[in-house]
Amino acid sequence: MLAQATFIDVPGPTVSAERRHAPSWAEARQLAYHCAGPLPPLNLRPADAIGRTLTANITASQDLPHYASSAMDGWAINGNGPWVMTTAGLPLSPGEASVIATGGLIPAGAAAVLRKESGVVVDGAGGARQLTLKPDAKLGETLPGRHIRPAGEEASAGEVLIPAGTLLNPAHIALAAVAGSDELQVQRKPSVAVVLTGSEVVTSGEPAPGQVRDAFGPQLDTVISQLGGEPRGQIRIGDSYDEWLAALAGGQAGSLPDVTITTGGTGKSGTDHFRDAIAALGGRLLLDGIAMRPGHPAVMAELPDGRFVIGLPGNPLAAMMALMTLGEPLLAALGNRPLQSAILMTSGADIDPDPGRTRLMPCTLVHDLVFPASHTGPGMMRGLAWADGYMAVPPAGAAAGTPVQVLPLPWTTSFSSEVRTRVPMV
Ligand SMILES: Nc1nc2c(c(=O)[nH]1)N[C@H]1C(S)=C(S)[C@@H](COP(=O)(O)OP(=O)(O)OC[C@H]3O[C@@H](n4cnc5c(N)ncnc54)[C@H](O)[C@@H]3O)O[C@H]1N2
Ligand code: MOO
Repeated sequence: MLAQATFIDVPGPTVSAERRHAPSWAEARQLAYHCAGPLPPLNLRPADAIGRTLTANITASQDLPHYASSAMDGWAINGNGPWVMTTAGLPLSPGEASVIATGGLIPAGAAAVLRKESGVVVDGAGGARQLTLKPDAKLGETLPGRHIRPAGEEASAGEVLIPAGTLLNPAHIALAAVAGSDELQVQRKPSVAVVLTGSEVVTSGEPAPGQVRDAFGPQLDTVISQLGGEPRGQIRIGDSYDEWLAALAGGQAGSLPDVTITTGGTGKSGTDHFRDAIAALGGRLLLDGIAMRPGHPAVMAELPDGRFVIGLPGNPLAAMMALMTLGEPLLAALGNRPLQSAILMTSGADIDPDPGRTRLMPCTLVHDLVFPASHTGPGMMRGLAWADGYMAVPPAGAAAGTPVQVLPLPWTTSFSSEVRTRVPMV
C-alpha cells in the first residue's frame, strides 16, 4: 500500500511553507531545481573538457601567433633584390636573403618572404650564391609584409578567446591548447549512482510468471548522461531493509555519488523501505509524492552529507516520468544549467479532465499537432519508445485545438530544436 502523497517543506521560491498537500507537477520541478546549487568546478586536461561548460574565461597569455612566421616555403628577404644568400636564421642586412620554410621564424631585418616559385638561386661572383626574382614572378612579391604572418594576427595578449559559460566543442579545445592552456576550469557534472531494487527483477532471458525483466538497468546510465550526469554505476538489491540501508549509505567502492536514484520500493508495503532507510541515515524527505500521473509515488530526499536521493516508482513509465520531473531539474541545478522549458503546442486530441493531477503523456508530433501516444500504461515502455516528447496535461484536461505544454525527452533533442524554432516557449 502506498503512502498518501504529502509535502515536506523545503526552502524554495515557489512553494509555500504552509502547504501540506502533494506538490503539483510544476511545483515538484521547481522544488527539484531549487533544492540544489551548482557543484564546484574542476580542472581538466583539454581533451577531457570537450562537451563540458567552461567556468573561467580562457584568455590569450601572449599574442596569437606569438611570433611573426613565414606563410610560404622560400626565402626571407631584405630589400628588392637581387640578394646575397646568407645563413638561415641570422639577422638580414639590406640585400641579403636566407632560406625559410612555412611556419619558420622571420629573422630580424627580413621585410618579406619570397616564394620558392618566384625566385632562383645562382652562383654569383666570388663564389657567393645569389637569389634573383624570376621574370614571371607575380607583381608585389617583394613588398614589405608579403607572405609574413604577423604576430598577434589571431589575437592579442590578454584578449578573451573563450568566455566562461561556453559549451566546449572540439575546436574550442584546439584553440585553448594553441593558446597554451594545459588545464581548463569546467563545470563539474553530478555523479549519479543507481540502485535497482526488487527480488522479482531479472536481467536476462524470458521472465517466468511473477518475475519481470529489468526495464531500468539497460537504459538509465545513458539517460543519466543525456540529462547531464555522470553515471557512477548500478547495484542491484533485493527487498530487505538491510540491503536498502547499505545501498543508500553508499558503502560501495569509490567516492560517494552526488545523486542516488533508486527504482521501486516507493510504496508502503512490507518491502518498500525508501523512507525508513532515509530516516535511519539521518536524511530528510524533500518531497513525498507528486500530484501527477503516472509517477505520483516519487520521493526525493537529502542525506546529511548533502547527497540527494531520488526514489522512482517501480512501474517503468511511471519511473521515467518521475525521472523527468525530478531528475532532470536536479541534475540541471547541480550542473549549473537552466531548467528545461516546456513548449506550448496545439493538442490534436480531446483529453479528459483528471481533477487534482497533471497527466504526463508520451506524445507524438503530427505536423504541428501533438497527440497522446498509445500503450502508455504506467507499466509500459512501448508508447515512450516511439514518443517525440511528453505532454503535461493540466487537471482540467485539454480540448483539441488548444495549447498544451510539451517537453522533449532526453533523446529527442531534434524534436525540441525543430519545435522551438516555430512556437513560443513558456
Ligand atoms: N495500494 C496501492 N498500491 C499501489 C499504488 C497505490 O496508490 N496504492 N500505486 C501504484 C503505483 S501508481 C505505483 S507507480 C507503484 C509504486 O510501487 P513501488 O515504487 O513500491 O514499486 P514496486 O512495488 O517495487 O514495483 C511496482 C511494479 O514495478 C515493477 N518493477 C520494479 N522494478 C522494475 C524493473 N527494474 N523493471 C521493470 N519493472 C519493475 C514491479 O515488478 C511491479 O510490477 O505502486 C502501485 N501500487
Ligand atoms: O503513478 Mo504509478 O506511478 O501510475 O504507475
